[in-house]
Amino acid sequence: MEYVSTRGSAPALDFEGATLAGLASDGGLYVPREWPRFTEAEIAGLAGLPYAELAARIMQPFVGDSLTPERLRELTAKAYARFAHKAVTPLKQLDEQQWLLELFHGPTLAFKDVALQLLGLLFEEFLSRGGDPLTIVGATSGDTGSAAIDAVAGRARVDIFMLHPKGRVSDVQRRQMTTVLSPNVHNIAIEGSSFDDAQAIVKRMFGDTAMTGRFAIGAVNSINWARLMAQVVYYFAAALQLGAPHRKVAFAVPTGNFGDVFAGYVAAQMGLPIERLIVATNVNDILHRALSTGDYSAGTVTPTAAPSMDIQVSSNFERLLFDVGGRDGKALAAQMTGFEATRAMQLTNAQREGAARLFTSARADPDQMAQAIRWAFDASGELLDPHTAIGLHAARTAGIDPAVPVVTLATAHPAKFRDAVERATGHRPILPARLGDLFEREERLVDLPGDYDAIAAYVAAHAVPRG
Ligand SMILES: Cc1ncc(COP(=O)(O)O)c(C=O)c1O
Ligand SMILES: N[C@@H](CCOP(=O)(O)O)C(=O)O
Repeated sequence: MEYVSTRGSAPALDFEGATLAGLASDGGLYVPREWPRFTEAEIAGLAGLPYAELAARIMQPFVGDSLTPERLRELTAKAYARFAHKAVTPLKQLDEQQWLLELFHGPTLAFKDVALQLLGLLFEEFLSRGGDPLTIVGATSGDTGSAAIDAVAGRARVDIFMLHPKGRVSDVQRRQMTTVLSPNVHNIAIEGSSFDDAQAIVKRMFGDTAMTGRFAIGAVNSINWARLMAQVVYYFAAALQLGAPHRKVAFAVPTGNFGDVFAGYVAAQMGLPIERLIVATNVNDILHRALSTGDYSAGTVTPTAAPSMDIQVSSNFERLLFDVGGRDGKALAAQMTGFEATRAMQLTNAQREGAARLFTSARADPDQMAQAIRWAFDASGELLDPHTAIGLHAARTAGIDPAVPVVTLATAHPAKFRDAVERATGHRPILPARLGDLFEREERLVDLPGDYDAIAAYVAAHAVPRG
């Protein structure tokens, strides 16, 4: 399988190359040159497989020659052995139509573990073949950081520098990152910033030849194709349980950087019969505005009780615009450069119409989010985290045919956001036993100003150079 950049001028790479590169050298994102497609009979044949086996089967066409099928199976078995539920991503019914896909049974209690546990192993595998030590630079609004740190802490030939907006992640999220004391883990709190600022710094570093010349910069954010590839699997897992390929399923996805829901789009391109993908945002609603009116313009970020979705510049939207807009890298590069200069752009007709074929969108304000938490608790006794609740609000208001099951992706454990959940329901979710002493653990982090040069200098002073 070959990977091409959404901006058309970076060299095409194989899976190993795209995984280690993260962002393409022209500033674009890597996507497969074409979508692998399963027949209806092949999809039917996947029903009932254990999750790790299903994952290997779905991902093999994307991995190509970079791993043998046997090796990929070993890696998926190892990645998903650390999940606290045997089904890895269990499905729960809320009422006749509404379902929850619980993606938070991994080590750090968020859906990010599903991809990052595998990505940590892929880095280890590819780095063991030689090449330069990897300097991962990542941005987080709370969940990617802890999942990525858990996945690479203590591994050889890799350092991780994780940037988070100071004071804008929950206390559980911060401690999950800062209490990991391995020498290869470097937590940076950026003063006076949002996730968008942190993400912009990360992307700039990939284009800074002074840095890329000295260090092999790598990505753990969903700009890295391997993240999305691993997330495609749970769309298949859920739909197969609900009757696919003989029955269509809709998915509601709490959305920030558009990675999780783009994985659903990929599943649909591979042949999974998906009725609709419902993009759910909080009041930071650039994606809802873009999909409903074509206006992709970034305002300032409003902090909310769903901090991991407090995002205005949504990296993976570029992958969708590329695919539905006719895969014209040069034209998209011009469109994205314009957006980077002005923070505003209009979708073309082709992009709007292409997206509308599969996507619907909705926005939840804080009251609607709290109501959804209460509804789920009253309907089924489930405590939802605020992100999942935003997805559920969208699922219940999207007007999906009552005969079609709607699956909301439950992206985080409620205990990560226990204050918000307690405010909505009066019940305080409890941290699972393995994290019970989180508040007694020592923290280590540095505070830096939201200034590219200061952060690049810090990375340069602590990373292992090429060679
Ligand atoms: C709990 C939670 N829900 C939803 C999202 C949004 O996912 P994405 O950025 O892939 O759209 C995130 C962060 O990415 C998250 O941490
Ligand atoms: N919600 C994320 C931010 C988006 O990051 P990505 O790694 O999915 O691109 C977070 O919690 O860090």
